[in-house]
Amino acid sequence: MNSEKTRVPSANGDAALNDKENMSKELPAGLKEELMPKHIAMIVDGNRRWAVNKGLPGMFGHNAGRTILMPLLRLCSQLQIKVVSFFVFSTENWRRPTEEVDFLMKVVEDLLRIDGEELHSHGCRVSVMGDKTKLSETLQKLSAEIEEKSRANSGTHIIFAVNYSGKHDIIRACRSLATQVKDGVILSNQINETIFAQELYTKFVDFPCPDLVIRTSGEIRISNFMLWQMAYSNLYFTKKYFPDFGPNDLIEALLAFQGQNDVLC
Ligand SMILES: CC(C)=CCC/C(C)=C/CC/C(C)=C/COP(=O)(O)OP(=O)(O)O
Repeated sequence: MNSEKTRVPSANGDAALNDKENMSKELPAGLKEELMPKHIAMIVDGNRRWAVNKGLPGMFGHNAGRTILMPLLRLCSQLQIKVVSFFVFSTENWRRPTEEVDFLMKVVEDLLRIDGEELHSHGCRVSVMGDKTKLSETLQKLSAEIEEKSRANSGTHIIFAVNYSGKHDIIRACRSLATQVKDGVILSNQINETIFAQELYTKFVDFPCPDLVIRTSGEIRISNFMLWQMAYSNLYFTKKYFPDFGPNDLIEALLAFQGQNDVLC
């Protein structure tokens, strides 16, 4: 990809997150507004390897991952991407050393308290999906607060998946529908894709499924992220570790996505 072409719009770190007026004239070279994905899902990976490569303790990479988040979200917002979701913490991540889990949870608290507040102030909606019952009281409170505060915002909807498992989400949906059938609320033959989708964590009123999934750090798998929702997603894998994945890399991913989708069907 020609890096000359992948200039960040305005390259202004302080630009408002929802600068719709300047949007079209500031589109990075080569990007087409009509082919922009509606939902970008990100499987962020490589934080620890990034830190170890720099001679730092692995878990410090999570802070570096958080640092790259706002420039990426600023770009998504400028491009008027409707939804951006991040796989922050999986149900399997509890198996990491306690010290790292505690550190990660503190990073997620900062993410919701500090970044969440900034995103809200720029008109973004912030949601947290996953089994929140296993999260600390502080995290549950922070999550409820930012969701409530930002619910009516019409800017980019940012979804953080915390203690999330795609398989678990599907099992939850099955259990709920089984109970509804048992209680006579619906008939089993009334269950269809629309009804099923309304039982998932992503049952937001306005929720496009991810059309672009990006995974950093060279692993070629989707690791139990939105399994149902990714049925038709385009997948983009990059070798870069997440803390090195900046706005220009996102533009490169968007150009690759648009190159595969230049004929809408
Ligand atoms: C939403 C967002 C981006 C938040 C900020 C960063 C953050 C807290 C990410 C946590 C997710 C995570 C476990 C990343 C993977 O790196 P890894 O630990 O698996 O690294 P490795 O593959 O090198 O071991």
